[in-house]
Amino acid sequence: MPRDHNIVSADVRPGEEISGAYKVSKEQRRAAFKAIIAFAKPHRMTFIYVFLCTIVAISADLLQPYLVKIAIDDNLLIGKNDFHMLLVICGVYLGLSVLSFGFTYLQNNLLQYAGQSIVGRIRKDLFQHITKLSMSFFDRFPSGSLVTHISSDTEALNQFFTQVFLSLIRDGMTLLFIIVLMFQLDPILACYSLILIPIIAAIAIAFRSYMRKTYQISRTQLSRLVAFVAENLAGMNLIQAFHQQKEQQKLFTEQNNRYFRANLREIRTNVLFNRSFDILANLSVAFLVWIGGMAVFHRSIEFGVLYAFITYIRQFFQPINSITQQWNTLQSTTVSMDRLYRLFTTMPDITDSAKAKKPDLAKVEGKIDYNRIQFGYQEGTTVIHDLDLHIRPGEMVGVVGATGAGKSSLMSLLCRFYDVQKGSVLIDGTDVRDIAQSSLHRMIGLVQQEPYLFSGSIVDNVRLFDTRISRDQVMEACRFVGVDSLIGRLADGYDTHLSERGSGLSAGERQLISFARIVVFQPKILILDEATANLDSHTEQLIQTALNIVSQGRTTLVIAHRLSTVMQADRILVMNQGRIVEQGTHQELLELEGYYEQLYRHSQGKAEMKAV
Ligand SMILES: Nc1ncnc2c1ncn2[C@@H]1O[C@H](COP(=O)(O)OP(=O)(O)OP(=O)(O)O)[C@@H](O)[C@H]1O
Repeated sequence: MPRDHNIVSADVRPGEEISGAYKVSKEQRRAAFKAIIAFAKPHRMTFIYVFLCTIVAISADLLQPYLVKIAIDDNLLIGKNDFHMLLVICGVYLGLSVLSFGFTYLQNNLLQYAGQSIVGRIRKDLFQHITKLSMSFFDRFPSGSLVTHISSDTEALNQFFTQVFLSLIRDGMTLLFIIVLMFQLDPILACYSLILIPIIAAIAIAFRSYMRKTYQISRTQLSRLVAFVAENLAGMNLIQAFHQQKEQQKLFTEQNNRYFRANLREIRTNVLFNRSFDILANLSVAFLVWIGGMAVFHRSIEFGVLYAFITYIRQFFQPINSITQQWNTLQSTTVSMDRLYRLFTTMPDITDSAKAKKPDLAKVEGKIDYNRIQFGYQEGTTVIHDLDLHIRPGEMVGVVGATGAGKSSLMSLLCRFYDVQKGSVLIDGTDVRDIAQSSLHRMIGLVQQEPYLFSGSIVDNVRLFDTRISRDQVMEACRFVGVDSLIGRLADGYDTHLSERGSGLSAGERQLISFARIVVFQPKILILDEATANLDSHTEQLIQTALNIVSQGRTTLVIAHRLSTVMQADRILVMNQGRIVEQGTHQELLELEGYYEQLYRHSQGKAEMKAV
C-alpha cells in the first residue's frame, strides 16, 4: 500500500474468509473503496488532464451537428448560397474532427498510463504483502485462489481506472452536453426527447443484468473446461496407464458441450440486445421526425434544428448503453476491491516482537532447546504434546516415526513458521520469538523432499539471486557437494535455465543443488525433511555423501522414512502421535527392542523383498 495511506488496520483476523462468500458491511465496502482509491492519488493531475481532454473531445464531437444546422438554416434554406461561408463551415467541421481525434488519443493514453501504473503498484504491494504472511495463511488459501486474486482482481481494477472512470466522465458529460444543446435548439422538442431517457435506461439495465448472468455462466463453464484439461495433462501418465482415455474424452465432450451452449446463449443475448437498441434508436428517430416534421411544417422550428435533433438523439444511445455496461463492471470491481482489501488487511500471525534481536550470525553455535512445548494447527487439536528436547551444537539428530507423528511440525516450530501454544523453542538460549525472522531464517537451512527451484539459471538457484555471492563461490559449493560433474553434462552448464520447479533435473540433482545452497549460505542449523525419500539407491548414496559433508560443524536434524539415512546419526528420536517415545543411537534403540526395532525389522523386510 502507499505508505501515506495506512489501510493495514487490524480489521481482518487470520482465519477469516477471503475468497469465499462473506458478508461485507457498508463501512467495510467504503473502507475498501477508499483504500484502493488511495493508490490513484499520486496520479490526480493525470486524471485532471484526462478530464480536460475529454471535455475538449466531446465539445468537438457535439459541435459538428450544430455546424451542419447553421449551414442548412442560415445558408442553404434561405437561399443565401454563400460558398465562402460553406467552405469555412466545412473547414471548421474538419478541424473539429481532427481536434476530437487528437484529444481522444491523448486522453486514452494518459488514462491507460495512470491505470496501468496504479494496478502495477497494487500488484507489487500485494505480492510484497503476501510474501510476509504466515504459513497458517497459506494453509487456508490454496495458491490457485491467490493467483486468481493477484491476476483477475487487479485486472478488474485496471478496468475500473481505465474504462469505468472514463465512461463516467465521457458518457456522463456527453449526455449533459447533448441535453444542453437540445434545450438551446428547441426546449419543446428537447422535453419530448427527454421522455426517452428513462425508457432507454430501463431497457438497457434489464438486458444488462441478464447479459451479465449469461456471461458469468459461460465464464464458469470455460474455467471448468480449462481446469479439466489442466488436470488431465497433469495426470496423463495415470490416464494412459489405466486406459482411461475414452472415459476422459466422454467427460471432456460433456464439458465442451456445456461451454458451447453457454457461449451461444451469451452471443444470442448480445445480438438481441444490440439489435433491440438499434430498433429503439430508429423508433426514436421516427418519433422525432413525426413531432419535429409537424413543427417544421408549422414553421415553429427550422429544418436544420430538426436535423441536429435527429443526430443528437442517435448520439444519445451510445453513452446510456455504455454507462449501464460500466455499471455492471463497477459491481464486479467492488467485489474485487473488497477481496483485495481483505488480503491487504490480513495480518501475519508471526511477526517480529518489539524486542526481536538480530544475533551475530558468525557467533551462532546451533544449540536447540524445545522446552515442554505444545502445539496444534487449529484450536482444540494438539499435534505435539508436552515435548521436551535438547540438542547440542553440532549434533546430528535423526527423527523417525509413522506418518503424521509430528516430525515436520517440530521443524516448522524451529523455523517459526508457527508459534507454540505452550512452552518455548530456543536457539542458543534465545526464544525464537525474540529473534528477528530475517536472522532466524539465515541461521537455519532447510532442504525439503521436493526442493523448490526457481525459474532461473543454476547459479541463481544456488545463490538464490543474491549477487553478493560470486559465481566462483557457487561453483565451489557445487564441487563440494559433488553435483558439479552432473552440471557439467548439461548443455549450458551452470547457466542452464531451469523452469517450472526445476523440471529437466532429476529429484536427486535438485536435492544436491539445494545442498549447494546450504554450503553457500552457511546456516548453523540444517534441517532435512524426508530428503532421501523417492530416490533410487545410487542417488541416495550421493545424497548421503553430500549430507555427511554438509553436516560438518552444523547442528543437523534429519527427518527420514528410510532408516538407512539416519543410522549414523549421533542420536535418533522416535516420534509417535506428537511425542518422543524413544531416543538413542541406532544400536541403543535396537537393544531397546521397542518401536524403533519394529520399524527397523519392517524396513529390513522390505529391503529383503526388494532384493528378491
Ligand atoms: N498445515 C497443517 N494444517 C493442519 N494440520 C496439519 C498441517 N500440517 C500437518 N498437520 C497435521 O499435523 C499432524 C502432524 O503432521 P506432520 O506433518 O508434522 O507429521 P509428520 O510426522 O511429518 O508426517 P509425514 O511423515 O507424513 O510427513 C498430522 O495429523 C497432520 O495431518
